[in-house]
Amino acid sequence: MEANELLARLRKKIDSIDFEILKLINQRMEHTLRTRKLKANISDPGREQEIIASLRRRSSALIRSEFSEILFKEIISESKLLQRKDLKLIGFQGEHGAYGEVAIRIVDNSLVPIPCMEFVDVFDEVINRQLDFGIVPVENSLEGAVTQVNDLLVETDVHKIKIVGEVKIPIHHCLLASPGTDYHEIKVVYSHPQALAQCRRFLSKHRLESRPYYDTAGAAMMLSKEKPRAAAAIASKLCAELYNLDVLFEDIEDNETNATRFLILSNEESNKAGNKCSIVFSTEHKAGALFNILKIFSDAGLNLTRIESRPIRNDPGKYAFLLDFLGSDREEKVIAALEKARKETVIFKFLGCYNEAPQ
Ligand SMILES: C=C(O[C@@H]1C=C(C(=O)O)C=C[C@H]1O)C(=O)O
Repeated sequence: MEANELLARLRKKIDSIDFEILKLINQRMEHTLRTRKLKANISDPGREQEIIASLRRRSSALIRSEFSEILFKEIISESKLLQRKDLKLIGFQGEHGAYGEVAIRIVDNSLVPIPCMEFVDVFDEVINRQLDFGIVPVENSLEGAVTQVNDLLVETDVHKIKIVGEVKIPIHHCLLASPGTDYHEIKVVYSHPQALAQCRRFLSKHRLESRPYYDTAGAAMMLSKEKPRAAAAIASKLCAELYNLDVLFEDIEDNETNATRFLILSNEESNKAGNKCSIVFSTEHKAGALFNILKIFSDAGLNLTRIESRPIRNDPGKYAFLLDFLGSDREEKVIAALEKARKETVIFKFLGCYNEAPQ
């Protein structure tokens, strides 16, 4: 191989390592930002000294201890600078580029998206105040309720977490591949089973084999790291940008009306007036119990936008109802209806009042 060709190869490797280093620094910053609300002072000189001393001890032939010290002093100084900025953190489930993050960008670009492993981690980290907000999908236009999230809403402690907003976003999937991949070479496509199901027609038309993966963005991340041959991923366009992948096809979903509604969670009640309320309740196990509750809302002239029932997980045979209606918790008729419903139900939780997402 020619020296020029070898040089180009090595430089490609170097570029990809630089990309990984930046991603790791970004992950470190996300964790340092999470510490902000858990301590009185931003700066902790003792902890900084420990970090530097431990990294100095890990020096190797090519990494001098002086270099480690300078490098990490810079990183720590930047992390404290970010902590002083009072940025608002919002958790979403999945890896960077997941549709939760796409939704965050639509809500408010100044929010810092923080990836969480599971939906329950989004709830927990909002409750323990590492995060200011959380965003979770509550229903999809094709697949219906996101059951895990609805169960967490049923079980959640409403004194610690509230719904403060919602956003509805169209879900447009892309076929992504490593840069330079010829689409004729592709044989297998990795993605979350939901995304694969939503693109079934596209996959069969192009004779592509589905490979279920834990997450759409996770599949894109895997492609960029492991570069498997003849493979592609179905994920958001944002993933192409974040993981340096080519967009081979856009809008490959079988149904273009595919949309997901996300709820925004906070550990503080919203101080803004809303026009929509969410509650959770359960009734006694007797004839007409649910009808009587619905009648309260009907008599008050309150328009229901959703009712969903979920089995109560620690009380088999009993059901909880998640109910959304249009109205503000500052209106007399809403306050009266909620009071009446509270008295006639077994479990009753007010999840929050917020502005309805544009339809
Ligand atoms: C992240 C923290 O805040 C500051 C930044 C540190 C870092 O970037 O590692 C370490 C200690 C603190 O001065 C922390 O308290 O752990």
